[in-house]
Amino acid sequence: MIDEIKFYEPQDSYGFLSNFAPAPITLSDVVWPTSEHYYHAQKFVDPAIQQQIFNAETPDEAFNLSRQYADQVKDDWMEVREAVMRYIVFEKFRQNPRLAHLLVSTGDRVLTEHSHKDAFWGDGGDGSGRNTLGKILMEVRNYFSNKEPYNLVHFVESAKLPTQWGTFQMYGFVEQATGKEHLALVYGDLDPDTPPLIRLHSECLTGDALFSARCDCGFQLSRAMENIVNAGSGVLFYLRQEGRGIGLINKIRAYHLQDQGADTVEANERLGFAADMRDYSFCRGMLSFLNIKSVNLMTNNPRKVRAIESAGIKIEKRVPLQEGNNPHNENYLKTKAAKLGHMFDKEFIK
Ligand SMILES: Nc1nc(O)c(N)c(N[C@@H]2O[C@H](COP(=O)(O)O)[C@@H](O)[C@H]2O)n1
Ligand SMILES: [Zn+2]
Repeated sequence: MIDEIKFYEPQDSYGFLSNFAPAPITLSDVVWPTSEHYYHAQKFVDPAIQQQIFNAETPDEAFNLSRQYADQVKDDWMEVREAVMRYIVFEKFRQNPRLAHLLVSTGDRVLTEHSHKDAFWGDGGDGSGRNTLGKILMEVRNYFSNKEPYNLVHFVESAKLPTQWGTFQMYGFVEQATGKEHLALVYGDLDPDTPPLIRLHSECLTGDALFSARCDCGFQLSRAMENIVNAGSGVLFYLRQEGRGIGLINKIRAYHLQDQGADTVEANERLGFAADMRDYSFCRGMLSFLNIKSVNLMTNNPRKVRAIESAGIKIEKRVPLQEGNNPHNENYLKTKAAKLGHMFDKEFIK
């Protein structure tokens, strides 16, 4: 049996594939509300008809107008219509990164416009149609599937996450290169033109879930979530990079060496690892999915600042996150400052 996605109504599942789905597309400083509006306007030479279709309140109205003026459709329309459709469908996804990510997330499933009204663009309702729109969508998917940032992570699903601070929307991603599962916890509405308050939080099972006082992770996690809720919106990225990228069991080995006197950097190195093995490049995929172009970044870690900048994201402001200093992590925090360049105030690590 073929693995197929059938789409039709924009409000149904996979409705984003439909040309009737809202997806602003800017061409020559003009914003078309849907690919359907653009497609129908191109049938005509008369600028007044084009303008009327552009102004249509809904894609259905744009469609009906094109039928109303059927006798004025340009002579070569049947020869060029497929190229016009290919162009506007490509632009729809290029200009709406979230939609491009969702398209890539359909994997290699067959995409079929299940339309009983149309046997050229759709499947004709009984599967006998040409499904030309589905084929174009699969060509466009093929293009984005091989292109960064769309090939860095694969979005799977989202759900509510109520917490003691407020209810976040939790987005689940799979990192393509490693298969690791990462989260973005989004609070409030993100405005693409306003930098959100964000944190890239690397997994620390012992600190985040087991209340360890050996490090500052759990304390930073709570404060970051609280700060995001107080700011009204923002994102906590929960990255599955346990133990600065060496994994939980190796982190326990490193802790064992630290119990015998090594500092956090020496312990990693004695185990044959670099001081910090984390690679943040996949974060660009999650940031692009959320349409984030600039941020206020909660961190003390200069490597995270560089990681965000090298993802092409502007850091409007770095927000220090100095939390949880205690007798058990005094040396750890001092080593982070001295050897890993963490930016702490003097009073925080005295
Ligand atoms: N390898 C290793 N050795 C230690 O001594 C540690 N405390 C950790 N902790 C891990 O570091 C990450 C958090 O560091 P940042 O605050 O983001 O710089 C997190 O993955 C912890 O599990 N690792
Ligand atoms: Zn920790």
